[in-house]
Amino acid sequence: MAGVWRVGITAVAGRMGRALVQAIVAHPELQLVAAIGRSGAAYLGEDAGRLAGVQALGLPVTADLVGALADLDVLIEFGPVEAALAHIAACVAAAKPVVVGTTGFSVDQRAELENASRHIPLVLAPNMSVGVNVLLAFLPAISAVLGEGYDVEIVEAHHRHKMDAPSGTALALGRAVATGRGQRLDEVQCLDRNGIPGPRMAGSIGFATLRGADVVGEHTVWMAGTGERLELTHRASSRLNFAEGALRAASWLRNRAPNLYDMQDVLGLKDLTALQ
Ligand SMILES: NC(=O)C1=CN([C@@H]2O[C@H](COP(=O)(O)OP(=O)(O)OC[C@H]3O[C@@H](n4cnc5c(N)ncnc54)[C@H](OP(=O)(O)O)[C@@H]3O)[C@@H](O)[C@H]2O)C=CC1
Ligand SMILES: O=C(O)C1=N[C@H](C(=O)O)C[C@H](O)C1
Repeated sequence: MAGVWRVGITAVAGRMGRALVQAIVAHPELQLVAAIGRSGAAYLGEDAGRLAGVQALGLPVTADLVGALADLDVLIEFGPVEAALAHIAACVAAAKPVVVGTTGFSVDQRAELENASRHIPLVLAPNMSVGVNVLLAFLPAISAVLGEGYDVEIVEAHHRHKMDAPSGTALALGRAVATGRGQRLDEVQCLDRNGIPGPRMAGSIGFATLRGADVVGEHTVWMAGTGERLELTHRASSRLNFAEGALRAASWLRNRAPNLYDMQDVLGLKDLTALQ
């Protein structure tokens, strides 16, 4: 059995950062060795466990990512886009693997991540839950069978603080539908309906965004055919399922070669989809 795998968490005071600290204390094979917060934040120096609402861990929150990287095996990143890109560049410089859960990257920023993954193993997934990834695995096959005659709309709901829209998961679901139909999402997506948009464009994939209060994250793929409608819904009721997925990805990265991986790789779902 390999030894303990030393993990660092950035954006540790955030909703996901705190969920990750809560989750990691229950994993004997993972050890939290670095809790990294925003430079200048009032909570720097506080105990990472106490900040997350669990037992004291004797680990003060630091802003020194470069110093922390020297002493860890894998970094978990759920910071805002610009901060995440800087943190990933630091991982490349330190030759450390990284799990990235941040959403909202532009096409160019995604290319930066692809470039980073030529140097380090990198798991990138807009949603770390098992349920969403099972849906992503089967959606291309379902969409291929239904075909473009079924109108697809993707509805997502999140808490009022969420920065990006549509969610990274909604876009990934849209991409899975487009893949199954032999389309490119950027050519068929409808992100906005306003004024008099006219009849629905055949074969398009629509997105609708809801924001409110403390909703953790809900996604429905709504597939309307003549005389019937299929709705595939995932509801997250706690961030701990995302945190558990990120920890699973962090463990899975042990001894991997540099590459861009996703949760389908981590969960072995690519083998499963090959059987379809
Ligand atoms: N892949 C997945 O499964 C999931 C992905 N996400 C994604 O994770 C990301 C974070 O979500 P969430 O935790 O809700 O966000 P929060 O807003 O709760 O947390 C963001 C954290 O980033 C910190 N931060 C802000 N600016 C900087 C900076 N310049 N440098 C370093 N740290 C900074 C903030 O620090 P401070 O507290 O000091 O302001 C805060 O702690 C989003 O992109 C979200 O979409 C979320 C859930 C699941
Ligand atoms: O910001 C969030 O909270 C979430 N973001 C992810 C996304 O954009 O898809 C995943 C999850 O739904 C929660």
